[in-house]
Amino acid sequence: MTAMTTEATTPPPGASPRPGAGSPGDQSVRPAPGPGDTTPTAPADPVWWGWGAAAAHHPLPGAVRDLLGQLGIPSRPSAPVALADITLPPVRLPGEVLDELRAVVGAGHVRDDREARIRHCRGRSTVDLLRLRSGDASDAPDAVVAPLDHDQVLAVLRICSRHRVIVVPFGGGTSVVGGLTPRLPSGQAPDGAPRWHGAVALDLHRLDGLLRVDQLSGTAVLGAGLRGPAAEALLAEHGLTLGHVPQSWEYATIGGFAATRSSGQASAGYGRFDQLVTGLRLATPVGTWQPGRGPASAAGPDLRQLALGSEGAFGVITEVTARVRPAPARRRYEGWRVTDLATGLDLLRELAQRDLLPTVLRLSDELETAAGLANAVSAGTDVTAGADAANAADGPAGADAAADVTASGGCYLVTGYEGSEDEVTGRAAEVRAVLRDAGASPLGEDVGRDWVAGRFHAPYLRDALLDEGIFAETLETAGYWSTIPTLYAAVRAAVTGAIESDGSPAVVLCHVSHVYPAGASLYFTVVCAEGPDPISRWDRAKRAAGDTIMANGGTITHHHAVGTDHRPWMPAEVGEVGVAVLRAVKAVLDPAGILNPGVLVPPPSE
Ligand SMILES: Cc1cc2nc3c(=O)[nH]c(=O)nc-3n(C[C@H](O)[C@H](O)[C@H](O)COP(=O)(O)OP(=O)(O)OC[C@H]3O[C@@H](n4cnc5c(N)ncnc54)[C@H](O)[C@@H]3O)c2cc1C
Repeated sequence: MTAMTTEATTPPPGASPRPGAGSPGDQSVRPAPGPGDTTPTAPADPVWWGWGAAAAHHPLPGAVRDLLGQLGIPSRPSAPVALADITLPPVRLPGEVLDELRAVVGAGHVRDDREARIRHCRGRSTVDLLRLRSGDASDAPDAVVAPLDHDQVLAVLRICSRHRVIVVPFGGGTSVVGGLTPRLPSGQAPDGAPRWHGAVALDLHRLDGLLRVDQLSGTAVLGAGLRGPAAEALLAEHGLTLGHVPQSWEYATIGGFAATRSSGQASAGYGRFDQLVTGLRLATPVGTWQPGRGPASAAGPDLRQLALGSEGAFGVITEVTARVRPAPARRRYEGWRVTDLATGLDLLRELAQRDLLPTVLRLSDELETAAGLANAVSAGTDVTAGADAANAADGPAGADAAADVTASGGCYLVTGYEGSEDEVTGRAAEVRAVLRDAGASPLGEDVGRDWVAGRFHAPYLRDALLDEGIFAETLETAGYWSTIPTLYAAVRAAVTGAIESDGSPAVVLCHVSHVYPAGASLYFTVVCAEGPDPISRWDRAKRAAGDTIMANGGTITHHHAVGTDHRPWMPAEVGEVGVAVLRAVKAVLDPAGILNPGVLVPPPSE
């Protein structure tokens, strides 16, 4: 396996030394290796202003800055403010509530200090980061409460229901849809008392055990607070893997994967996270709820589906029972070139419909490929990797091949195979035959290895771009194969038009990385200059994208979830009856309305 590449340890220009960067424990200089690369190791806590440990940050490569400059996207130094300069609202929680919470979880596990509140303020969308970097922590919780187990979560929910305190379940904090930014209803309750007495972030990191392994059934019960690397490390001790590797894997948690219906880079082989879950345990304000009993059931509607994707609005997931598989003995990843996006989409559809999917399957559109980002942002690598690889001694074949695909046009495709030696060899032979028949040209295993080596780099690159005043964000959808070409063209045009309406150019790239017999997801990366008001500009682009997605048969989200950002489209997504069902479920499970209000479920006024 190729070593992880390109993580320089020098802070970005204009941002050194980082004010308040990282915690004293920051030691990691590289993103964690993926499962199977080596024994997965947990990365250090991320910096409060971005992604990853402080030491893993690097300046924007000059080649990328130059390329963006040529495209009309200029750079300008833009460092985050110092931690001490962040504006925080005063703590609203009454002392008696803090005392009751301390009595349940222990005094050391209720924090209302600046750093704890700032670290639990919002998620990790680019807008979230821009707000924090500019010193705006107006959405910070009043306190951070870290329960040890399910019973403590139940007790915290009882206290918060009684005192009208908002509870925001907090896993890895990697939400990109405003899932950690509840909307607190204003005004007074019918009895004249204030509706809310503040909000707490319920940090679930202490629910971190591998609780049971059933080797015979191929299932494991995992604590909701386990981050991706820790979960894989515990399963590896039993020779097992979940195979769930989203790009946020280093920091996102088991509970977060379930609460958002996450989909990982190897979804073609292992399935989406919701397909892996056989059961859940939730603490709700009205008691314990445990949907999922046995591998399959005809006992009415599948209530697991109400817990999966519930985004902390229906209850707190404390345990997840998930399908696990033997850790693969062999992994192989390859690069291919196809002539154009239409050909690539036909290929993906054929593989999915003939049940010939590899474990990993990703197709970049022409622009993503041509921009030289095919082996970078789109594939979860950063441009640093691509730029460095062009000169590096450890990756010449991959770099040459990537240069080859860029020079000759077309679209870049990654296939990956994981399993036993026989499974990998057999499936690779079947898939290669289909690819060759469709005229795809092989680029070799080095290109695949480069993809693996860089698949967690994109969020580090985003920080480097933000340090240079360059905005980068993603959005995603999914549609049936019959709608994908129109959906793709319409969303690209809508986002580009919305951003460029103020005269500033945008680069909009796309790839497909989750495929099904009936359709596929589309994942767009948008890069533009920050300009004077990047948040309003992105709001405009996001609104245009959402409306266009709904008008062209797409779903408002394939795997990022609803949060507060996508909530305006929920009536169009699930219909008025669907919204009423969601409201009814919330009213039963959370009668006081303390759980993450405004996330997922549109309030009656909308
Ligand atoms: C750089 C980057 C890359 C990403 N790549 C991917 C990707 O490849 N695939 C993908 O699917 N997503 C991706 N995401 C989105 C995000 O990582 C996922 O939604 C992830 O599942 C969130 O997990 P988390 O533990 O960080 O949850 P959080 O962000 O902490 O929470 C997300 C939502 O779930 C709720 N929640 C969290 N834990 C629980 C719990 N135990 N019980 C109840 N509710 C809970 C929260 O209240 C919130 O509403 C990415 C995000 C970033 C920033």
